[in-house]
Amino acid sequence: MSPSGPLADQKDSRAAEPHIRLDAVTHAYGDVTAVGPLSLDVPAGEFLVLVGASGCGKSTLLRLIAGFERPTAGEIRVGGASPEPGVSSGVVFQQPRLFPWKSVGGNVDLALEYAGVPRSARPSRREELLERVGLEGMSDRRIWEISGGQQQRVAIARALAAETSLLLLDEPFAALDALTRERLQEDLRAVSTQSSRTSVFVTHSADEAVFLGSRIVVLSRSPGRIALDLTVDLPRSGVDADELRGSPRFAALRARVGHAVKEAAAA
Ligand SMILES: Nc1ncnc2c1ncn2[C@@H]1O[C@H](COP(=O)(O)OP(=O)(O)OP(=O)(O)O)[C@@H](O)[C@H]1O
Repeated sequence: MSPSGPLADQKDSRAAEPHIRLDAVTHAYGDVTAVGPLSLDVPAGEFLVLVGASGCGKSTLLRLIAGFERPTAGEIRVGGASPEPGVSSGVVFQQPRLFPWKSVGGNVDLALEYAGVPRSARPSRREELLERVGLEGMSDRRIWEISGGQQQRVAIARALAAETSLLLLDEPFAALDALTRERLQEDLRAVSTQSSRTSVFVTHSADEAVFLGSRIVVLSRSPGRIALDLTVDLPRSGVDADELRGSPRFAALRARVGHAVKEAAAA
């Protein structure tokens, strides 16, 4: 028998709630308003990319969604509740922020331990995660023995280890060379397509936004507000990455986003 009355209404409203809901959110640092007012719903499973010029409030918005900061005004809900750092999302920063005295595997193990994965289940889960980010067989390597790109892969594996349904990434590939960056973009796109996770990714790059996003939000100059909200209608699986990047549709979207970023920065 299916529930009826108030219980059914409650269930329906929960099912209808997006994974992330920003309701008239503003954030100020003292006298400086960095973001808002801004309202945005992000449905579960979406790969949202936030793009905008330097200082428009992208990182602030991500920190608000992570729960590192509380909005000055308005409300943020993640999974129907106030965001809790380390609980409602996994976060990847521009710098990998690994524990240098631990091995690659040790870094992932720590995240698994923190996520409450039993000790006996950790080795197989660790190997699975390292394989997913292209680091199979590297568990025993020390952090200083691997490249910057590989360190960022470890950071992504750690964030995935948390098993949260939301992944937040703040310019994670910005410090990497172009080739490594493209490879990591391709791997992240594949990982996100295979899972049902919701992702929010911050970048300056229109190219990166179009390649990764299923939706792109361009922010205006500080205080950041929505200047463009675009659904990306490119295939997310069964397509060669180079072919995708070389397609006329990709070029058109990149030009549109690039133009919107420039306009928003000048407005
Ligand atoms: N801790 C802070 N204290 C005071 N002002 C801050 C703080 N963090 C950010 N700001 C200001 O808030 C505004 C938005 O900054 P934020 O870092 O969110 O932008 P961003 O778009 O991520 O920039 P970038 O692309 O350069 O990283 C800027 O004017 C910045 O100077």
